[in-house]
Formats: sequence, C-alpha cells, structure tokens
Amino acid sequence: MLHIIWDLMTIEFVIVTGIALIFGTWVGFYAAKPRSLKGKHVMITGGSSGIGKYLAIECAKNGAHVSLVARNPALLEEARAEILKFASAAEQKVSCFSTDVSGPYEQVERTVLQAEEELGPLFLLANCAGYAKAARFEDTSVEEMKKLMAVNYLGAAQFSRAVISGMKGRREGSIVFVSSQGGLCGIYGFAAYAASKFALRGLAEALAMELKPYNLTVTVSFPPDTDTPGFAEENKDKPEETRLISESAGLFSPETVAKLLLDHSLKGKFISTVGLEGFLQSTVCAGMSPVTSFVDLLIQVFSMGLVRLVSAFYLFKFDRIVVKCMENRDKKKRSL
Ligand SMILES: NC(=O)C1=CN([C@@H]2O[C@H](COP(=O)(O)OP(=O)(O)OC[C@H]3O[C@@H](n4cnc5c(N)ncnc54)[C@H](OP(=O)(O)O)[C@@H]3O)[C@@H](O)[C@H]2O)C=CC1
Ligand SMILES: CCCCCCCCCCCCCCCC(=O)[C@@H](N)CO
Repeated sequence: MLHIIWDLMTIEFVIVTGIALIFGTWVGFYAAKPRSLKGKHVMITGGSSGIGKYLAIECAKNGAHVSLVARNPALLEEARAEILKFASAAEQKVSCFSTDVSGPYEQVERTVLQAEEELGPLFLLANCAGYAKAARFEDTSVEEMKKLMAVNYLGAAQFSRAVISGMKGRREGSIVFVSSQGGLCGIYGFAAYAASKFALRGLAEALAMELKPYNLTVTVSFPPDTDTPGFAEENKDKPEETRLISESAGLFSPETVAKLLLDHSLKGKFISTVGLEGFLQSTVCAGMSPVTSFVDLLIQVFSMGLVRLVSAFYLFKFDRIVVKCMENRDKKKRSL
C-alpha cells in the first residue's frame, strides 16, 4: 500500500517537474524581460562587504549609479574603488554614506535625500546590512536580541519607509530584503537571529501588496551560508549544532547569491533562493506569499505534500544532530 502511494507521488512529481521545466525554459528565456539598470540609481545598505558588495558590483556591471550605506568609512571607500572597476560606462558614479541603519530615522532620511541629490531618484533599494549571532537562547543577552532586531529588521524597515513615497510617485522601482534560509525555519542557535529574519518576510509580504498598484516590486532573498567576512565572524563562536544543521543547505559564494538576487529582483520575483535545498524550502514555506511566478505556483501546488514529507526527513536529521552533539558534550565532561 505504502509503495503505491510513494509511486503515485513520484509520478506526480516527475510530471509536474517536467511541465515546470518546459514552462520554466519558455518563461525564463523568452517571456520574462528583466528591467534595465542603465543610468538608474541603486542604493545598497551593507554595500561595503559580502553579499551587498557583490550586489553593488553586479549593478555597476549593469550600468547603474550605486550608493553604498554602511558604518565604517574606510571599508566603504575600499569597496567604492573596487566596485568602480566594474562600471560599464565612464559616467557611472559610486557614492558612500556612513550611516548606521539602526540609527535615528532623521539620519536615514537625510542619507536617502543626499544620495538622491547626488545620483538621481532611487530605482532600487537593497537592504543587505545585517549580521548573525549564533548562540543558544539562554546564552543570548537581551541586548543582543534588541540589536539583532534593530539592525536586521528595523534597519531595513526604516530605509524602506524613507524611499517609498518617492518610488510610489514615480511609479517605478523595487525593494529588496536579504533575509536568510534561517528566516524560513527556525534552527538551533538562531532563535534571536531567526526572529529578525522572519520579521523581514512579514514586512516584505505586506509591502508587496501595498506597492503592487504603483508598479513597484518587492523581493526577499533567503540565502544559505554564504562565504563572506560576516560569515567568518559568525563562525568564531557558533554552536556545533548550528554549524552542522546550516551546512545541509550548502555554502555558496556571495557572487552567486548576489547575481541571482539581482536577476530575480529585476524580473519582479517575490522570493529569491539559492541552491536546491533553498528552492525546496521556499516551496514548502510558500504560504500566502505573493504569486509572481506561474512556474513556481505550479510546482508549489503539485509538490507541496511531497516536499513537506521531505522536510520531515530533514527535521529528523536535525534532531539527531542536536542529540549527538549533546551526547558528545556529556562524554567530554565525564572524561574531564
Ligand atoms: N553570509 C551568510 O552566510 C548569510 C548572510 N545573510 C544576510 O546577508 C546580509 C549580508 O551578510 P554578509 O554579506 O555575510 O555580511 P558582511 O558582514 O560581510 O557585510 C555586512 C555589511 O553590512 C554593514 N552593516 C552591518 N551592520 C550595519 C549597521 N548597523 N548599519 C549599517 N551597515 C551595517 C557592514 O558594514 P559596517 O560593519 O561597516 O557597518 C557591511 O557592509 C546580512 O543581512 C546577513 O544576515 C543571510 C544568509 C546567509
Ligand atoms: C524540503 C525542505 C528542505 C530544506 C532543507 C534545508 C534546511 C536548511 C536549514 C536552515 C539553514 C540556515 C542557514 C542560515 C544561514 C545564515 O543566515 C547565516 N549564515 C547568516 O550569516
């Protein structure tokens, strides 16, 4: 009996994947026309390092003027010089703004105003500034919880709030949020971090509905572990459990994450994922997120049950990791 159900589900999956692939090829190559960035102004918070910096490089390659927002002025200048090398035209500009995204709102507004004076009206805002702190919940200070929320969530919310009226008036533009695969399912060691990344999804969904009539799109990216300076920092004191569980979604380069994110954003896709696990996870977590891709909707409709089953295997594996790590720690303690 069980194997008949399994066979039926497999057949269903193969048919759906087949249809999706044919449609996907058609839509991907012929129908979906990405918007052009030539001469447009793109603002990237967290643009001086990691995913944000590579996103800036991609935008520069596509002919955009780029404004970078981060705290450290030296790092900003360094990134500016690197990004300029990738500009496709001599008149392209890259400007730096040393602003804390979690600082006072007046400062955020001033940064946006100044950047628009220098580089023109904003076409795309990418909220990449953020950080991760991996620790068991009882080892996480309340201060750290507040800071994660202030930088990862409020930072993105304040910048979005500051650019929206202008974009609505112009009837063109796009907002990008960088969440995380840890913003789709809560895992060991990421309690405080996950909350800040889940929050971004709620914001993005509501905003997408508000902005759609104004021809504005919202994209939220859910990257897996990405090889950046921020990732190296997070690894210094990351619990073994968090590392092992995260690893099951793979490790990707910031170039890959940034390229996909820009492509998805310019095509108006709401969800941007990287890798097979990322795609499967976004499928099972599709919920009531906006429908921006017919192919994705088709895949979600026909494979949701099966992918949920696959997710149960992953969760089972994660629980095993947690138990194993606990046993190993106990063993070590006893041998001391
Ligand atoms: N790397 C990874 O494995 C993953 C990362 N992400 C998310 O992607 C985003 C980028 O991460 P990643 O590229 O690894 O990080 P990096 O640490 O390499 O870069 C972070 C950037 O954000 C800036 N930044 C940090 N805090 C603030 C602040 N308070 N105000 C203004 N700017 C700030 C940093 O500059 P400065 O310090 O000078 O301010 C820097 O430019 C983050 O939101 C992260 O949570 C999501 C999934 C996986
Ligand atoms: C059918 C379902 C399949 C799903 C399998 C995949 C499950 C992945 C678990 C979560 C991975 C969390 C990575 C967070 C990376 C991150 O945000 C930090 N590195 C930040 O710097």
